[in-house]
Amino acid sequence: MSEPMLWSGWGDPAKARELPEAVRTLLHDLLGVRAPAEPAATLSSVRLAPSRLPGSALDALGEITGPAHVGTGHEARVRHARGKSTPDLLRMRAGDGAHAPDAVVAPATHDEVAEVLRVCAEARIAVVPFGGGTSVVGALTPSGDGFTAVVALDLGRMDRLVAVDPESMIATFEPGVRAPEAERLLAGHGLTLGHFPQSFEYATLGGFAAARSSGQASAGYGRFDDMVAGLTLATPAGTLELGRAPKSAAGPDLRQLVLGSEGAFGVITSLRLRVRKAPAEKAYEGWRFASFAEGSAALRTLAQQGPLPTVLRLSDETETMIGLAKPDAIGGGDSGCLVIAGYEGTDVRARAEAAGEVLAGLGGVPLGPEPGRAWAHGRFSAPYLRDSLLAAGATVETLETAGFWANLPRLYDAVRLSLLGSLGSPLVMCHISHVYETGASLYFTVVTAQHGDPVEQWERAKEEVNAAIVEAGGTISHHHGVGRDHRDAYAREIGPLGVDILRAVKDRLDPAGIMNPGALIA
Ligand SMILES: Cc1cc2nc3c(=O)[nH]c(=O)nc-3n(C[C@H](O)[C@H](O)[C@H](O)COP(=O)(O)OP(=O)(O)OC[C@H]3O[C@@H](n4cnc5c(N)ncnc54)[C@H](O)[C@@H]3O)c2cc1C
Repeated sequence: MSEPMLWSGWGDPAKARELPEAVRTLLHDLLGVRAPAEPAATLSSVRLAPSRLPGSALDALGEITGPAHVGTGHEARVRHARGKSTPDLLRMRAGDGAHAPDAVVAPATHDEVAEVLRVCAEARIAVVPFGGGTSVVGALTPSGDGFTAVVALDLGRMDRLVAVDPESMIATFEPGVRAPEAERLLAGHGLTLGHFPQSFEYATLGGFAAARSSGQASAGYGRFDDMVAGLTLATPAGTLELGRAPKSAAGPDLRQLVLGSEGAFGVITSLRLRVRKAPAEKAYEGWRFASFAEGSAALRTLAQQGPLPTVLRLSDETETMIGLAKPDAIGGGDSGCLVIAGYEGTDVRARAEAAGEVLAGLGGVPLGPEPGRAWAHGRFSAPYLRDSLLAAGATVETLETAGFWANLPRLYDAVRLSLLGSLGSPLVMCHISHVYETGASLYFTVVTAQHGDPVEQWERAKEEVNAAIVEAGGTISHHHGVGRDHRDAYAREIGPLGVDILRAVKDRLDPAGIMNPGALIA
């Protein structure tokens, strides 16, 4: 079990590192970044309002979970106050605990979850399901207005692998299992999920399903929503049990309503997940293309005609230059655009050779295994770098979208232009890391100097870039989800009738409106 996550930053506190002096000087000279005037807050100095949880509710919840599993203490509330977007971290670093829940409740079973929802609905207490707490779209900061109190429903005690069906290749998990633990438990059966998002170290299976996550090896293993064969949802109106066959023509697939519902309809208490054999071999390698356009065309060819690697990603010119694809080598990148192609499973060599022929035929220059090794080694390091950059006074944030191949260049330009226009002269980098036959995702990283209030500065830029994404025909999220930060843009994406459908579903499942109020829909 890993350490509790850094409360005001990302990940394992032991892995936090300071930015080298040379990089700080570079940031100052290139972007005008200056060290923050104020030191970051300490955990005990975070400002919280007194807990509003009524004594009667505290007792009732304690009776369900055991009193030890209902916490109103300072640390528990601070640790459940927000997710891990850059605005979240900036607010925590400033000691702003305004969105902290009034209490943290940790049930251990489906029945306990159902009971907690019943008590909360009766007492008009808002409930925010809390998995790993790694949301980057404001999905964990409800509006508590009009509610008696807000509780974070921490699913960390529901952390078991319940069953493995090797014949159907399905594993049944509780929702609070963190990704590394899921892989460890499956490895005992020679199996894997193959789901490796950059938040791998701390995110949970329930969170992946609730936010439609996609991992770095999605070309080979699929998105997380592709893996969900069945699930159980506890709602204030009762329990939904979904998924009894691999495919079905029995009406619309209600699993799809739960996937991406971000705790607004209920709590996922069980997941039946498609698993794969653990790979016998893994090999990652690098290729260089002259331009992002040429690299994109090569990825499209592999996605449409095969052979498709397990991991396939392309950095644009700026990201390649900065070396963010190889976080250990920041500042020392190559020119052109870097492709990382990874192969997992069997016949790795033969598959790499076959894909290599396609890449070489489309102008790719082979760089051998070293860039692949560097990427695999640093694949979970970039979020730690974000903390170092924030501490040095830079704002760094990521955002993502997806579109059809024919529209991808327009979408790429629209996002870049919006960010360059609203933030002065930021550094904007992009990569493609999820490919499909019909299109791909675009994932942007932005680094900028802070001017005035950095949260307001970013929120203004984000509003403009959200509008640019919608205008350019992209989706507001390929894998981060909607939360509160994307809610308005999502409403524009699906239109008023789409919002009404979601509202009708919520009204039926959650008549008191207690489930994660404000997430997904207003
Ligand atoms: C550094 C970093 C890197 C990231 N990289 C990726 C990436 O590569 N790919 C990717 O897809 N995402 C990524 N994310 C986003 C985030 O990790 C995902 O959205 C993830 O799915 C959230 O999982 P979680 O367990 O942390 O959920 P939380 O953040 O705890 O919750 C997310 C949402 O799901 C709801 N929820 C959680 N559990 C349940 C449940 N059991 N039932 C109902 N609702 C629930 C919450 O209420 C909330 O609305 C990254 C985030 C960070 C901070």
